[in-house]
Formats: sequence, structure tokens, C-alpha cells
Amino acid sequence: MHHALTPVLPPADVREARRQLNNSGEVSTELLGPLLARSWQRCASAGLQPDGRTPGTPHASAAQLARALELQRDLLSHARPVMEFLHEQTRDTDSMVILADAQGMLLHALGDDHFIDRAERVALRPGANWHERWRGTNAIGTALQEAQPVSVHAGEHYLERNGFLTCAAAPIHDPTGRVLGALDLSGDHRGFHRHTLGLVRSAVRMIEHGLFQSRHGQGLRLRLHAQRDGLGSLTEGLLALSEDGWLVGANDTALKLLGLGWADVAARRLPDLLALDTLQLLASAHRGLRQPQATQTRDGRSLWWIAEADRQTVASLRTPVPAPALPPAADALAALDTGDSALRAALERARRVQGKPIALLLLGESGVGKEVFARAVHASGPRREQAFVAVNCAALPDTLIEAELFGYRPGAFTGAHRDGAPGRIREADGGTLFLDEIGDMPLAMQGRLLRVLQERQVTPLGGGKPVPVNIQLMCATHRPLREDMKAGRFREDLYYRINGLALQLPALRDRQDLAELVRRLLGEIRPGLATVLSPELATLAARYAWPGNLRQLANALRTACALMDEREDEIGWEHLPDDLAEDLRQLRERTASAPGAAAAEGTLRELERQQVEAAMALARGNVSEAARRLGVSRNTLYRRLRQSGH
Ligand SMILES: Nc1ncnc2c1ncn2[C@@H]1O[C@H](COP(=O)(O)OP(=O)(O)OP(=O)(O)O)[C@@H](O)[C@H]1O
Repeated sequence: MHHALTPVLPPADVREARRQLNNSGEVSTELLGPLLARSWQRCASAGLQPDGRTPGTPHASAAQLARALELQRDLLSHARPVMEFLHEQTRDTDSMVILADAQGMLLHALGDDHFIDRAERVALRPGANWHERWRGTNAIGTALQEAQPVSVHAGEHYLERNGFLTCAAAPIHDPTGRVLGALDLSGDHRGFHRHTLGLVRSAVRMIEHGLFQSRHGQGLRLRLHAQRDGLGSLTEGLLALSEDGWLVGANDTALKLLGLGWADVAARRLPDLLALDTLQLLASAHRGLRQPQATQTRDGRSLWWIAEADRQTVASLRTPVPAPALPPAADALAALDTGDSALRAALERARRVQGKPIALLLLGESGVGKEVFARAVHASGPRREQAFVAVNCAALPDTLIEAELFGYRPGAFTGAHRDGAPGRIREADGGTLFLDEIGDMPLAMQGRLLRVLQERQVTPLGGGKPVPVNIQLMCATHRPLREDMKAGRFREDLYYRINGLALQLPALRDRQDLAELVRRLLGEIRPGLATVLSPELATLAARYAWPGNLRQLANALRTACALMDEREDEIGWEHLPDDLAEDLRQLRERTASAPGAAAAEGTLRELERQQVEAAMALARGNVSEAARRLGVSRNTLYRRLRQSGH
């Protein structure tokens, strides 16, 4: 698609489209083209009035803006100089250069004083939010929504009051394809120039180049270009590769050269893309060859390349990681499958990324078996002969996490062991590091951990030489990390590092395989004996909410078996731990007093009420937003709110 050449729509067509919108609420794709029509349609569906104001539009406080700037440090440091350059190019053209974050919040703006005054009147200033939901069709919000470069000229803006603007924006991607924000050039509509979008796209390319270099300054990198002389220029393609040849980062140009999309990052290996392998790249990087060499894509096109790697990567590549010829392991992942479909889906997805440098993030309530799951992934993967090191971030006091994870040199701090310690990360070298309750890791430690993951080396406390490490990372949390991230409690860059693939493990009450699980667990606890639950307990167990999930179930069964006589084979009330027996008795009484369907319906209604409340809380009382989260229309949500007494 040639976005840079996006034609400006004839003003008469735009006027006609607006007339149709005002008269009949219809959005005309014919007049607006597909992209603008989609955007107008979204605005209309969200209930935005073209001539109206949007009460409740968020505007960040100074403190919120400062926190957003802090979270986006990396992006800002690369964007600022480019924005200054762009501002320089467009000086005195009644325009401004704007950087927004991925949610549409404006972070930084540079512009001509005269124009800034006018822009302020429509809240085009840092802290304001230009998400489509609030400002209707606009270059920033629409580029973010569509994840592609967009220019929006004059009356193409959905809100009439923005009609004096002409804007061009392009999304900024990090090397894994995540949208970090958007860069925008806005000005008076009379100053429109059709090269503006091209200019913005080049500027974004510069920012993405910088982001790539800082994320992948270490490790193995491949520069690509269709022309020999293009290497080293801003138009080159960049790839970052893991030791075993997986694509772990890229820029947009490289993906285009190879006919790939962002979804291919972390999903493809170099030999599938080019007639090259990592050893060749390594040999070339090792000899410091700066001469471009030629290769071919899988569909026969010629490309020029140069490989680069730091010394440590060169060394690690010479001692190949896990040999594939391991003895076949009993399939620990398959063993976890007791018939629940949600769990089975998670197991299958985990299996697909096994052995790849993709960080797993396991989500789920306490006790659902996140650690057991992580151990099974490790035990059935290529690193199974190496260490599995589990660290519970919540169980360690803040002051100790650092030493525990990163290790320390002798005498690094008071109370340190005389000989120092290598730290858990180094213990996991070659194997898997499992960070449980990662959401509880203090912010300062998050920064250090991020550096280890980026640089793949650890510097112990108290100084010393950095030590290279090669770990498979798995993390777990029961916290809503995305919310923590938005609230500034969890670093966004770390979140995306640890979240190569997020898997939600189902709560026990939602699983369909309780009976089979119980049978399996009892078989493990009392092998060879056909132990069963009494029919009444089996029925109650199926209805119980199991707040402690598998941990609670496994413990209860272990206790019960310990209390059983050797000749007994049925677990009854007398074998249950007291607290569980109490809960189950209450459950029995409740069901007896409100039998059958009535009880089930009551529980459902209660569940629904809780969901509605949670969605409203997350949306901070905004009904449209809450409705979107729940996947229902606003009217339905209003009805439900009335029903539950709001
Ligand atoms: N598939 C399973 N088979 C048998 N027991 C299991 C299984 N999964 C979990 N358990 C039991 O539940 C306990 C808790 O599991 P695990 O520690 O993996 O949960 P978790 O989700 O990591 O909990 P937390 O969030 O509290 O750390 C285990 O010690 C084990 O006794």
C-alpha cells in the first residue's frame, strides 16, 4: 500500500459524506474510502456527535503525564532528536510535531508558537488524549487504531471542530512489532502538502532504527538490503536472531524484504527465510567482515547482508546449546491433560513454542498449578537435562531479591556470605528460570531484570565482570499485570519482554475434568488402591468453588488419604480436613434450601452482577467502555445496571 501517496479526498465528497452522516447516520465507503469509512463508523457506533463535545475526555494530570513519560523513557529518548529534526524541516509552516503513546495520550509536542496557540484550543497538547474514542477520526488515534500510517485532512476529521487541521501520523513499532505510540505532524489545513505523510514515515523509521539498535546492541544481528550500497543507510532491513536462529526482533523494512509480517517475529527461523544459517553469520561476524555478501530469499530474490555480533555471542555460538539428541522424556505436558478443554488449549500452545526463545507468562489464580505447568514445559523440552530454577518474588523481602537473583561478590553487603553467591539467574544458565509472582517484583529490580534479559548477561552485586547467561524465562502471576502496567506499578518494557506468550490457566471451579483429576490424584497418593470419593462428596466437590484451586484439592485428598484406614477405599466426611468439611456442609444446606434451578439461577445472576461491577470499575464508570469490555451493547449494559440497582 502506498500510504505516502494517499490522495486527499475531493472536498465535495467529504461534504456529501458528512451530509449523509448528519441526515441518515449512514457512513459512505464509496465517498470516504475504506479506511476513513471504518473510522467514521467506529465513531458513530461509539455515539460521538460530529458537532458535539465529548464530556469526560481524559486529560492526564501533571503527575500522570510525568509517570507516562517515565514509562516511555526509551521511546522518548529516540523520538526527541528525530522530532527536533522534523520540526527543523517544517519550521514556520504553521505546524507542530507530536508524539503520542499507544493509548493516544500526547507525550511531547514541538511547534510554531502561533500554531501551538490554536492547537491548544482543541487540546492538542501533552497530557491530552487523542484516542479515536474521544476525538473521533484523527491522524494519531486512527493510525493507532488501524496500526498503519494515516493522513486526515480538514473535513475528514470526524469532529467538525477539528476541521481546521491537516494531520499525518504513523505508528511506531518496537522490534517485536508492538505499537509503542505514534508520531504526528499537524498543521493548518491550508498548508497541506502531499509529502507530509512520507516525511512522517521516514521519521518513524529513524526512531524504529534507534529502538532496534538499543534493544539489540548485543547478540546476533543481520543487516539486509536489496542494493549493496543501501547497507548501513536508514533504508536497510534489520533482524535480531537468537543463538539457534530464531527471529527475535526486526524492523519493518526487513519484514517487507522477506515478505513477512510482525506475527513472524519469534515464529520463524533464519534458514526458513534465507539461504543462510547462524554459523555462517557468526563466522562472518567473528572475522569482523564488513564486506557485504550476497544471499537469496526462499523465493529466489537476491539480498545483500552483513552480520554483527558481540564477542560473548560469538563465544556462546561456538558451544552449541542443548543438543537435540536427548533421550526421549516421558511427556510431562501430556500428563497434565486430564480432559479440560481450556487447559488442553494452553498445553497445546505451550508445546508449540517449546524450545524457542519465547518467554512464557502463566496467568491464573493462586494454586491453579502455574509452577507445576512451568516444570512440565521444562521437563518435556530440549533443556530438560539442565536446571529448573524457581524463584518466588513475593516470598523474598525487597532487600534480598537483588542478591538472590543477580548474585553478589564477597563482602558486597553486610551479612553477605563470605564467598559471595552466583545468584539464581546464573544457576539457571542453560536451563529455565521460573519467576513466580513476578507482579510483586519491586520497580527498581524490574529495571535490572530487564537489562539482564536484553543483554543476556548478569553483573553481580558489588561489581565484577558481567557473566553471560542463556536462560529460558517463564514467569507467573495471579495479578492483573496489564492493570499494574497502566498504573505504573509494572514496567511496560519488561511486561512485553516476559510476555512472549501468555497462557491463562483455568480456575479449578471452571474445569470440566474434576472427576478425572480426583481419580488421578488419588492414584498418585495411594497407588494400586482404587480410592474414591463417596457419591455425596463427589457431587458437592463438583459444585464447590475451590478458592484454593488445585493446591486445596490436592492437600485435602492427601489429608483424607492419611486419615483412612488401609482397608478403606471410600473417602467420607470423617476423612476431610475440618475447614473443607465445613464449607461442603454449608454448600449442602444452601442447595437443600434453594433446590435445583432456582439456586443455579441465583448464582448466575450473582456472577453476572459481579462481572458488570468489575467491568464498570475497570472502565472507571464509563458505560461505553464497560460495555465494550463485556462485549454487550450499551443499552444492554444500562438494563443490567438498572437490574442490579445502580
Ligand atoms: N496437575 C497437578 N497434579 C497434581 N497436583 C497439582 C497439579 N497442579 C497443581 N497441583 C498441586 O497444587 C499445588 C500448587 O501448584 P502450583 O504451586 O503449581 O500452583 P501456582 O498456581 O503456582 O500457585 P501460586 O500462584 O500460589 O504460586 C502443587 O503443590 C500441587 O500439590
